[in-house]
Amino acid sequence: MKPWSPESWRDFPIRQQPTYPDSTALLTAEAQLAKMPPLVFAQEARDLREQLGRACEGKAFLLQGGDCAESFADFSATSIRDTFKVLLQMAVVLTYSGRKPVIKVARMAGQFAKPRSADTETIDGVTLPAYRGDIINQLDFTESARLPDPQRMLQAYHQSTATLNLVRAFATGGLADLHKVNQWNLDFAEASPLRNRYLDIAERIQDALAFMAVCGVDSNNTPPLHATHLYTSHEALLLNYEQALTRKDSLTGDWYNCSAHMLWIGERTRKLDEAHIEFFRGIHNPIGVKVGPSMDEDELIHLIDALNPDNQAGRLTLITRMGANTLGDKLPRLARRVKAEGRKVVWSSDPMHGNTVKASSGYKTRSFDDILTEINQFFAALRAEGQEPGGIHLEMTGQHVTECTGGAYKISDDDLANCYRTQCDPRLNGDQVLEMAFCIAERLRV
Ligand SMILES: O=C[C@H](O)[C@H](O)COP(=O)(O)O
Ligand SMILES: C=C(OP(=O)(O)O)C(=O)O
Ligand SMILES: [Mn+2]
Repeated sequence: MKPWSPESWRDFPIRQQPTYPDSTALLTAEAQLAKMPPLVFAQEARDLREQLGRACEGKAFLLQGGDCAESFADFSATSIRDTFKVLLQMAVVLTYSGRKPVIKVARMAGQFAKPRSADTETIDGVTLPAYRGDIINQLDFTESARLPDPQRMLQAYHQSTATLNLVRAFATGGLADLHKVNQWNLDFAEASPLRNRYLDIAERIQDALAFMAVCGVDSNNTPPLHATHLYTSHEALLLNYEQALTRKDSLTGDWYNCSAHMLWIGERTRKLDEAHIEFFRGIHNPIGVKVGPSMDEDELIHLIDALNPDNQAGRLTLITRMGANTLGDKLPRLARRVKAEGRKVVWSSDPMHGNTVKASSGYKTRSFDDILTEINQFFAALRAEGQEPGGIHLEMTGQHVTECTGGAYKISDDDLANCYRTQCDPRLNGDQVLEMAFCIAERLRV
């Protein structure tokens, strides 16, 4: 095997990349990015890896979520705040019910590049290149909008720095105070059509906080009650961008991709001996890889060997995304083999990408029930195989969009047009995703 370097991926076949029309403009953008400060510090990535190591052993639980695709047009403090708030609300419910720390990782501050099922899109007889995320081209259906522009990598970088700056301020500046977060949960439960089902947990958390306060443990003297950590993550698809932000850590001499704390490889780009595996093997961040229904046991073990040869706990998260009808058949065999070979992984469930359907109204959607069914099967399959269900990975937003059907508010196919805002895949909205957290909480309480 040839030595690794941040650019060694360029010698391998690669999928799902744009063809930039102007190679000089691409080189200029890459050079500009390479001079920019890192977004995260390597020690933060090591801390996350350590926490994920605990999730491997069932002593912590990973909550990862955010937009399918972040957007330049929808960039606002309000949308960042709403997603941040709902992630925290979910984490409180899951922590209380699971009796273990919840590691919060946002799909945020870099989740811009999209792999697509087809390279082109045809509307009314006109065929144009597919939209590949705001870091690459624009969603508008015109020839010039769909042309890849390398300067968009710089815009994505600057939006990511501003996003991360606000997230860090929210995390430590008082917005994450546990008393406040649970008050939001009480408000949510009070208003929900399924009030009785959710109020119970929220009230019990309130009681626990009140009891701790009487014992002298409160936000003023207990930092973990007042502040939190929210890590960032995205699919490291566009390797020109990822390479430019990959830096050597001055403390350890190891390479880290400093565009986010955690990065993952998508289902469409995880082939052994291809560019994404080459790039990922050399970075020391905690990483994930999507595991779809076509994965077999041997391929999975080879993938683990390539990505985590030292079998380090917390380095590798396997994110299953198989579909509610398929996971029950496929996951048990994979889990059995991973266990038999003694591989340390975090098993996390992405119940979104295997459950995408086209609604009668034409919108891409997913049903709340299918999503929940896949999560339930994930827990059942892993527990039956003596493996830990270590986390969940959701496409979600704190805003009141209508992109997924179902949930307590019974969003129907006909409702989707009311507020369908996603740039790519349908997200659970603030109410649906919190409801999902209460349902998972019931599952965590074994
Ligand atoms: O987010 C995941 C993929 O990019 C997305 O599901 C692809 O969507 P498509 O099938 O519409 O290309
Ligand atoms: C592209 C994604 O998923 P997958 O690679 O599993 O299709 C995603 O998480 O947005
Ligand atoms: Mn998606």
